[in-house]
Amino acid sequence: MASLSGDPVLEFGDNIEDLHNNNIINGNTNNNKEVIDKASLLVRGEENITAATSNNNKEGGERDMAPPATNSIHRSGSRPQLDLSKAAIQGNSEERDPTILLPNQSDDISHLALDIGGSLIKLVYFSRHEDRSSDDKRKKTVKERLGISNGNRRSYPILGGRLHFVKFETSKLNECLDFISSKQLHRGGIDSHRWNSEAPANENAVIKATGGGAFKFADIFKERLGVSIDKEDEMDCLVAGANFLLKAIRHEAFTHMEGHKEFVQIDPNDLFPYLLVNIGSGVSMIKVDGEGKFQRVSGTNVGGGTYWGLGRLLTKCKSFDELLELSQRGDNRTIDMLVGDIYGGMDYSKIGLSASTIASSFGKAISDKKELEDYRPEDISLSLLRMISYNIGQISYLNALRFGLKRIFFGGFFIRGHAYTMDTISFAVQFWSQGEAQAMFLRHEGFLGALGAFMSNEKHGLDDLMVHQLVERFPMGAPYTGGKIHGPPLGDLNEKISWMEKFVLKGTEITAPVPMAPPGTTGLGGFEVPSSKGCTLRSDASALNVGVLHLVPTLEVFPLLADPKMYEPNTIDLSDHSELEYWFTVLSEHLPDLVDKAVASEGGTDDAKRRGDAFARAFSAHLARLMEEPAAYGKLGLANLLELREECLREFQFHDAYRSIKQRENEASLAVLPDLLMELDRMDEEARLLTLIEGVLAANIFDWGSRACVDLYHKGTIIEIYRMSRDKMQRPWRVDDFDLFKERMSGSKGKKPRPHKRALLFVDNSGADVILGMLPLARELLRRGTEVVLVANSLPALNDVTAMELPDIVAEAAKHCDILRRAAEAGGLLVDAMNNTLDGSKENSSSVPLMVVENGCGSPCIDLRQVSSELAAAAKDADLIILEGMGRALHTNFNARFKCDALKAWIQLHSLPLQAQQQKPLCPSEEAVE
Ligand SMILES: CC(C)(COP(=O)(O)O)[C@@H](O)C(=O)NCCC(=O)O
Ligand SMILES: [Mn+2]
Repeated sequence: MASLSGDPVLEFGDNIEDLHNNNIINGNTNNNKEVIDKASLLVRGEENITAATSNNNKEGGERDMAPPATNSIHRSGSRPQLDLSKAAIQGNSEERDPTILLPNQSDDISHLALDIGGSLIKLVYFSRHEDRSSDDKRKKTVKERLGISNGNRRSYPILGGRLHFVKFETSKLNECLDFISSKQLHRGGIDSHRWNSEAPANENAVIKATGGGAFKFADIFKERLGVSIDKEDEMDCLVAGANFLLKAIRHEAFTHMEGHKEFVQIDPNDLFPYLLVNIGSGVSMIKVDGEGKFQRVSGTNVGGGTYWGLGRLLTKCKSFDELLELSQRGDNRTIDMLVGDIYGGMDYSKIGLSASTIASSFGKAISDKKELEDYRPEDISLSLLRMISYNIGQISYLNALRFGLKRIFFGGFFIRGHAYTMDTISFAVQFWSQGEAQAMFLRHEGFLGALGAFMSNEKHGLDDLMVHQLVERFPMGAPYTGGKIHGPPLGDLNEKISWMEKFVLKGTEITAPVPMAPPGTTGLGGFEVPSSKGCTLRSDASALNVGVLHLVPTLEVFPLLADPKMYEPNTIDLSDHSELEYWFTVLSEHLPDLVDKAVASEGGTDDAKRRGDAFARAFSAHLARLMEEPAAYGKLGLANLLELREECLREFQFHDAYRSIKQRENEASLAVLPDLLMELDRMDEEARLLTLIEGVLAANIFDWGSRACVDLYHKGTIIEIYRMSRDKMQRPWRVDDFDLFKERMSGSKGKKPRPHKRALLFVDNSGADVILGMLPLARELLRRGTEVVLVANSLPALNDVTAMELPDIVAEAAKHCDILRRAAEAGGLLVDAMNNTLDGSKENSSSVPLMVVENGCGSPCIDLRQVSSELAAAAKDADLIILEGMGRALHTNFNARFKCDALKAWIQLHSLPLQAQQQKPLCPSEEAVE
């Protein structure tokens, strides 16, 4: 349970330090504290910089607005190069995913490419998005109002899609062929679109492929699938794949030192030159100078094949992975001759060699009177792994030095996300370069060739994709996705659930969709002192850490970010283990209630219960996986974690778990809106502005994602809680920039009010939050001649209101308010939503418009690097941004700087410990605990 009390702060500027000290941000520290509500209002604007910095701003001038971003955030008109001429919708065009006939599209559009290596077949394939936008009237209106043309945006649903990464053991070629065949990938795919699926097999169909197997197995592909293999040069493919990944995926590269993984953001405009080291059976070192510009400058025959070949002979291991697995329990000091062995346990410090440095790999074997059987296979494996990894690291560095290259990227399936291998290579590069050069690894390390082969098809359509148009997701259970193969491909959700249930029946833990990349390193002894010992390293071939890449051509960088390159959407650092633990607990504790809501939202049927179960299992597996290895899915932020939960719900077809709750709260709030508007209208301007902001803060309390808020729901009706909350909102708030806001809005001595031209209101929750908090504020802005754009989620997330739902809500509200009605009409919101207006008057073109746009996401948070094109278009003329709620204003964007005025408002409640709750029952009239 939580109580309500204002904890006011009036501050204009950078208060992050202060907030941390007061435990607003670090939720983990105040779990057992007294209940404190945190209402915060933060204003930033161009004119307010001085005032802001003169307060307690540690970073001083840092708050100065950066100049408008001039870097090349542009979009290209060339999406997947489909031949759309004479395209026609087949059947009913109002249908959700109408079949589109592309009569002039040749069949060889790239859907699939392969890299068939000696031990693994890597497969990259493309499937299309479903587009559900055609039945959304709001979208059409908004496009007209904001002048968004279809010119360079997608006009056919097939232009978005997903890129999948799958691998098979080459020895199981048949499984791979079955997979391709079952998904019809060789014919254009049947997964998520119907175009072309009925077409007869094309005699001339070709698949792009690289790797030796492209030659070796060409006949089998022709025989089994009726397709020809178009062979692509391996080096070309590797380079094209690496260039694509490094340019298009935000945190593709990472360093790995002493068990610690750190993602590196590469500036796509400053990528070249670099050294690409591909470690397959042998090793190639390629100097890359640009797109298609590269030279193989060196290589070594001591590579993955050497490790596996020698390892097999020496240990009798049956597979590469088994050999790697062994190494983690090894101690190479039993075999390797260390400097200390030669110098009587001493360092050879004169030349900088410590006693633990390997002087000679396998060197001890010469002096020992031991036979092979006398050595532990574990030790042999580790010694071999170190020998080869150091050697590769050293030769790579020498080549980098030769050509003056600072960056070295390592790829190829030898690495396999294996922590120890990466650490060893990193160490060698660090050691020999004396810290001048840095080894980096790639998350899609094994797929460079396959991706390159995919891109070798003229019609791949990936050329101009930019970082902000790609979203990586991690669906559960696709046993082929990104990793280890567990069985036949899953046809549908039902099969996926059964697959998951089987794991439970067997008592096997589901290890999440993307297999393990171990956190620590392992092994004893070493070139230098080992960084950690014998932990439970999983070194199976599945340590790939890749999800499904969603290509969303309509996503754009929010144009009002002051400095998009410096923008970091995460306020909280989840690499701090205690933070991660806190959030893990919050999300785990919330899970049963969420499942109940989700199942109820689907009618509580047996099917819904089964899906609810599967969702809980899946999400728990994700959480467990991330607790074990926070970087398993790439750089982890709180926004990702909260979105993962929503995506996981959608994966199990829970499209709106809070549907009925939202509806109930909307109705209750709409019922009291007229009274509230009358109350506001009776006030003078100053009192009204304050009451409006208090109302925004108070109404933001209705947050089903927070336990403290949910506890509150037992304490009264929505309206009672809202009123109680507002009554407790006396200033100053925890962060309180109200005066600055008021000055801008209403002017002050000698200063005239300067109404904004257009305000973007990022709304949060349904019910009181949007209806009693944000709508009245919107109305006030409209009254002052400011255009208002309500920015809402594209997809549901908790009880957040969506852009689809807003027009009806606005229409209902407009029945009681002329200002809203006229503005909504002017904004095209009331197309056919309302008939019973107050005076029945028709469109008043002189009114400033009220519009609704979707934000492009389905999460309680928002990453402003990837927003909808609607929002980007609406932002062009905006000079005020209002971000509301913890998800958008605190967890993300607390530190965001904008080119225009910005106001951030949220309220945060904290739970009382259970005991205190029982001792201090609170009813709305009671005093706050504070
Ligand atoms: C999920 C949320 C970010 C949603 O908050 P909102 O954006 O609606 O204000 C928030 O409810 C949250 O941070 N919840 C977990 C912590 C808690 O229980 O307070
Ligand atoms: Mn919310």
